[in-house]
Amino acid sequence: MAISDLKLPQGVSAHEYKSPVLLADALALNVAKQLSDAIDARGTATLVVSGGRSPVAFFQNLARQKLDWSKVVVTLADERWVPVEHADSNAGLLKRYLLQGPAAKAQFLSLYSATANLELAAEQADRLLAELPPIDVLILGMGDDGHTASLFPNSPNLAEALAADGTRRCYPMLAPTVPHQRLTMSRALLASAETTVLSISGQSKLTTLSAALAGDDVGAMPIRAFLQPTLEIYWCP
Ligand SMILES: O=C(O)[C@H](O)[C@@H](O)[C@H](O)[C@H](O)COP(=O)(O)O
Repeated sequence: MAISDLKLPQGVSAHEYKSPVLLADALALNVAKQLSDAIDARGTATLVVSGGRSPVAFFQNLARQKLDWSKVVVTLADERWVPVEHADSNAGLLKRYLLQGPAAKAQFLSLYSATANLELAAEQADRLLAELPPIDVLILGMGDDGHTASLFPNSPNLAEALAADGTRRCYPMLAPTVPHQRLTMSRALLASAETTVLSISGQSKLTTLSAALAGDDVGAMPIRAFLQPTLEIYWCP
C-alpha cells in the first residue's frame, strides 16, 4: 500500500518521502519556516510535539535550523508520568535531541510533576497549559491501535478528553503499554493548533490510517478526531 492509495478527506494533504531521514529533513524545514513566520508576525512561536520512538531524527534536524529559539515555547502533546531522568520521559527525549545548542534557549513547559497521583499531575499541567500561547505548530504521531498523543482507546477519561468543545486542557490517561500512566492534552486544545502535522512511518501505520479513514467512531480510534482540514500527513516506508 502507498499513501496515494488512501482516500483522504478533502483538505487533508499527504507528503511521501523515501526514508525517515528525508522525512525528518523536510518536516524540520517546514516547521522551522512556520515558527519563524510566527515570530515575525507575533514576536513568539509555540511548538507542540509528540514523543515516542520515531521523532528523534526530526528533533535533531530541527535543533540545527536557524531560528531565534529564545522566542519559541516548546511543549508536549502528551507525557509519560515519569521524571525527566527516566528513560521513558518525553521531556527527557526532548532535552537530549531537540533542546540542544541554540535550541536550548527555547522555553520548555513540562507536563510532568511529581505529585501524589496522576490526577493531581494532570490538574497541575492543566493550570500550566492555561498560560500556553496559541499553538502555531502541532506534530502528532499515531500508534498501531489508532491512538494519538495519549488519547488511548479504552482508557478511562477518554470520552471527556475527546470532547470537541471541552474546556479542560490536560487529562490523566492509562496506556495499554508501560509506562501506563500518561498525561495528555485534550482534543480541544490539540485541535486549536494553527497547523497540525501527522508524522508516521512504516506500512503498519498506513494500514492503521486506512482503517481509521474507513470508520467514524472516534473513541475506537482517536486519531479520527484529527483527520480533517488542514491536516498534513508526512509518511515514509
Ligand atoms: O509519547 C508517546 O508515546 C506519544 O506521543 C504517542 O502518541 C506516539 O506519538 C505514538 O505512540 C507513536 O509512536 P512512534 O512514533 O514511536 O511509533
